[in-house]
Amino acid sequence: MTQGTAVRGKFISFEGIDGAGKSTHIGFVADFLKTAGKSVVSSREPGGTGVGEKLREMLLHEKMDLETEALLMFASRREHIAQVIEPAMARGDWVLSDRFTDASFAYQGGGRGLDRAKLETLENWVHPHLQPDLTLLFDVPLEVARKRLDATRTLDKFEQEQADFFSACRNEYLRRAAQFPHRIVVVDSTRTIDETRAQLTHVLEKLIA
Ligand SMILES: Nc1ncnc2c1ncn2[C@@H]1O[C@H](COP(=O)(O)OP(=O)(O)OP(=O)(O)O)[C@@H](O)[C@H]1O
Ligand SMILES: Cc1cn([C@H]2C[C@H](O)[C@@H](COP(=O)(O)O)O2)c(=O)[nH]c1=O
Repeated sequence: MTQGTAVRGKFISFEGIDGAGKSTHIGFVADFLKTAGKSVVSSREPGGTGVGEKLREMLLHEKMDLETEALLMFASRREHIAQVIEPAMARGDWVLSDRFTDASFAYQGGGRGLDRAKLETLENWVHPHLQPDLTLLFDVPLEVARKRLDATRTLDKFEQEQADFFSACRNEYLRRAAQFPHRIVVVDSTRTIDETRAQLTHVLEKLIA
């Protein structure tokens, strides 16, 4: 098929509180889709572009006003959509993004308390017509996520937040999953990695069918 007539690719986002296990499974999903004959682009937010990665560095390490934080998340997202997501989907590639707009609702909205209407305004400005075809929400209780995080890394600005912050993020993720059940699939990420892969395989088989 020529470039101009390629069937549009699909867009999958990966979400969950820090330490839920989502990044662990992106490679598995990419391999599954490649085996099914799809061309795959893996990326992340904030980040995914030159400008986005510079914004990520600031966002993950510098304290800033809450509205500045939300605006920079969406600035990174706009660049990501323009430079990576839209061109890839137009080529027929499948895009896997480690986080997208649900994270802004969960973290800046749920966690930090930014008015949801402001986030909706930004969403309507930055991507009025684009939504993931599928969002995999890796869900775990806070204590499980915290143990996984503590075992692995130096914590960034968000990861240093307290339990009530993550509880509010998780609640907002679950609220959105209930609001958009056609798009958001809740994955029980308390299970072993192999059991979690089995859940993913079930969802992906339906998506590629
Ligand atoms: N189902 C699982 N069972 C046990 N450990 C897991 C499971 N899934 C992931 N882990 C481990 O938990 C740690 C955190 O996983 P991962 O980096 O995928 O989390 P994350 O949700 O992407 O976190 P962040 O958003 O902070 O990057 C890793 O050491 C990973 O190996
Ligand atoms: C897209 C997005 C991300 N965040 C937060 C969530 C995480 O704590 C970090 C990204 O780190 P990860 O290890 O790559 O998951 O950024 C946010 O607060 N708002 C957003 O829109």
